[in-house]
Amino acid sequence: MLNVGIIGFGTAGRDVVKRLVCNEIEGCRLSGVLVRSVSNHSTGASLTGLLTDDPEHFFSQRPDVIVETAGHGAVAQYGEMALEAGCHFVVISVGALGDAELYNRLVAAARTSGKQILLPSAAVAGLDRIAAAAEDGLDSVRLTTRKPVKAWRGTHAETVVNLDEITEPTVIYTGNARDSARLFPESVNVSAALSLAGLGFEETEVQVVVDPTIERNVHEVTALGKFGELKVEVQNTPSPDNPKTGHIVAMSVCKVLRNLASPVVVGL
Ligand SMILES: NC(=O)C1=CN([C@@H]2O[C@H](COP(=O)(O)OP(=O)(O)OC[C@H]3O[C@@H](n4cnc5c(N)ncnc54)[C@H](OP(=O)(O)O)[C@@H]3O)[C@@H](O)[C@H]2O)C=CC1
Ligand SMILES: O=C([O-])CC(=O)C(=O)O
Repeated sequence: MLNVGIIGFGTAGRDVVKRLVCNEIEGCRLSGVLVRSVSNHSTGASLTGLLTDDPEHFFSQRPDVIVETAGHGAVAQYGEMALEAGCHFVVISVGALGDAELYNRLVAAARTSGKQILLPSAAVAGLDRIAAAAEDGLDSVRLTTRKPVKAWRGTHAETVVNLDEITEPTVIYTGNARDSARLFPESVNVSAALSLAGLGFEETEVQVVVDPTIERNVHEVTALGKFGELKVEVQNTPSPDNPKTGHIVAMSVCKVLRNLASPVVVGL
C-alpha cells in the first residue's frame, strides 16, 4: 500500500481525500492531511485523526508520496521537506516552479533523495505529446486561457479590468509563461506545466482572457515542431466550490496516485 499525504484541504484536496478514504484509488491509503488550522475545517468521522496542522505529525505518518493542493506558498514551504523525507512530491501549483531558484532547489533535493517531483496534467491536456515532441525539435508552444468573469474575482485580473463592466471577451495578459504563472498564481498554472513539458518559461507564449460569454474554463494549446502540429482545447467544468479550478484537476491527481501504485500505466 502506498501511503499518501495531502497538503491542503480546499477544492482539489477535498476531492482527492474523499476518493482515498472511500478506497477508490487502488493501492493507495491516506496517511494524513496537512492544513493551516484544523479548527477551520469540519470533517466527518471518516477523517478522525487524519487532519493535522502540525507538519511534524504529518511527516511522522511516513507518507510515501505527498500531494500539494494548497497553492504556490505551500510548494515553497514543504517541497524540499517532502523530498528530503524520502517522499515523491506531486505538485498542482506548478506555477511556483517558475521561481528558478526554488525549482533548482527542489530538483537538487529530488536528485539527492532519489524521489520525483510529479506534475499532473491537471487542468490541461497534451503535456505527454509536447514532452515527447521536445525530444526532437519543438518550435513553438502557445496557450490561450479563457475563463468566465466569476473565475477572475479576487485575482490580478481585477487590477487590469473592471469585471463588473465586461460584456465581451477581453485579453488581460499577453506574454511569456513565467510572468503569467507569477501574476495568476491561482489561475494559470497550466502555462507552467506546458513550459516544463516543452520550451521553458521564456519561450512558451501565453494569452489570458476574461470571457463573459462562456461557462467553462477553457485552455487552448497549439504546438508546432518536427512532430507535426498539436491543437487541443479543453473545456473544464468549474468546481462548485472554486470557479477558478476545474473539477478534472483532482481527478488528474487521483490518476497520478493510481499510476504510482499500478502495474500498468497508460498515457504518459
Ligand atoms: N495545475 C493546474 O492545472 C491547476 C493548479 N491549481 C493550483 O492548485 C491550487 C489549489 O486549488 P484549489 O484546491 O482550487 O484551491 P482552494 O483555494 O480551494 O484550496 C486551497 C487550500 O489550501 C489551503 N492552504 C493554503 N496554504 C496552505 C499551507 N501552507 N498549508 C496547508 N494548507 C494550505 C487553504 O487553506 P486555508 O483555508 O487555510 O486558506 C485552502 O483550503 C491553486 O491555488 C492553484 O495554484 C488549480 C487549478 C489547476
Ligand atoms: O483549473 C483550471 O482551469 C486551471 C487553473 O486554475 C490553473 O491553471 O491554475
